[in-house]
Amino acid sequence: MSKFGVMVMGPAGAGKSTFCASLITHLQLNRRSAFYVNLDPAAETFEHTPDLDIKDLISLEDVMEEMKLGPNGGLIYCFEFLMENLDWLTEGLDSLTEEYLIVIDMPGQIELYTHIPILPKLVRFLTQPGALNVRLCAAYLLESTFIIDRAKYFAGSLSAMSAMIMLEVPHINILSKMDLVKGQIKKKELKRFIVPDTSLLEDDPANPKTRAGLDIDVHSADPTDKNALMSGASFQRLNTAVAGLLENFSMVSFLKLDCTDEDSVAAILSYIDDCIQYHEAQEPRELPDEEIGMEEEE
Ligand SMILES: Nc1nc2c(ncn2[C@@H]2O[C@H](COP(=O)(O)OP(=O)(O)OP(=O)(O)O)[C@@H](O)[C@H]2O)c(=O)[nH]1
Ligand SMILES: [Mg+2]
Repeated sequence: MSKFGVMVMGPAGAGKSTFCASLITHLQLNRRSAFYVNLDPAAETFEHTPDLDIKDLISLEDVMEEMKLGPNGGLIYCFEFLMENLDWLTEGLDSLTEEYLIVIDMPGQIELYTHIPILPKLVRFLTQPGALNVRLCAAYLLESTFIIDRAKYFAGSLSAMSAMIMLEVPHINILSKMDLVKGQIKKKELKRFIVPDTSLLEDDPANPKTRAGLDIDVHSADPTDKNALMSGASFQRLNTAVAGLLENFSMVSFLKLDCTDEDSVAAILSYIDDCIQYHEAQEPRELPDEEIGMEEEE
């Protein structure tokens, strides 16, 4: 028997926990079972109480105090500890039936997704057939306000692609907080961000070349002047290379999410369901008597 889950990832403040909360509320309103797993040892407040919370296994505060680590080092320590105590996850998830959607809320430290091999190991453990056997979808959130700064948007898209390649599970990318850019960008323009369009850099208002017809020569710039280097041709070339990389792989495209709109949350859920083939695995459910009564009355 399979279990079903979604791992919600992305940089700090991208809206992961808010999305988890909206998703769980939506599942509950639609009489579906959700199981909320918090794997962020720094998370303090929750809209829905987690059914399984890494803080019950290890506390980031204790780790930082006892190991004399900062918040990022502390987080990595917590994840290494989790990997040594995977029984905790097995015990917490083992009894879940295939009706449940396991919603896993991840921390926002970007190094977790790009630098260290802990996450692929964790995903392999969760999905391993014959063990927990979770059919898992990764949902990578990027804040839609990033599209205002195109270099930031391409860097964010690259981190999404890096997570996709690293995790080897069905993956959806999401532009979150769409309500914040509503009315600020035309539909046609927005389309260019839904599937990253390299030409966005050519007509970027922040590009010094398009802005003032400048062509800063990086070699003649003062090497001690970081700003001159970063705003110059080298930064532009770096962004073009990143955009080219995204184009060559053609893996990244985004779904739009506005957590304040239930239809938007519903649309994302249907993508997740499709990715993990949730509905195909469900037994036909018998309706409770009171619901049959209601249907007959209608
Ligand atoms: N306007 C708007 N704000 C949102 C939305 N989703 C999240 N936010 C806000 O963005 C901020 C960060 O949201 P969180 O859900 O805590 O983000 P996170 O990715 O879990 O953050 P970390 O766990 O710290 O990495 C909060 O102030 C949220 O209220 C949204 O759809 N629209
Ligand atoms: Mg969070």
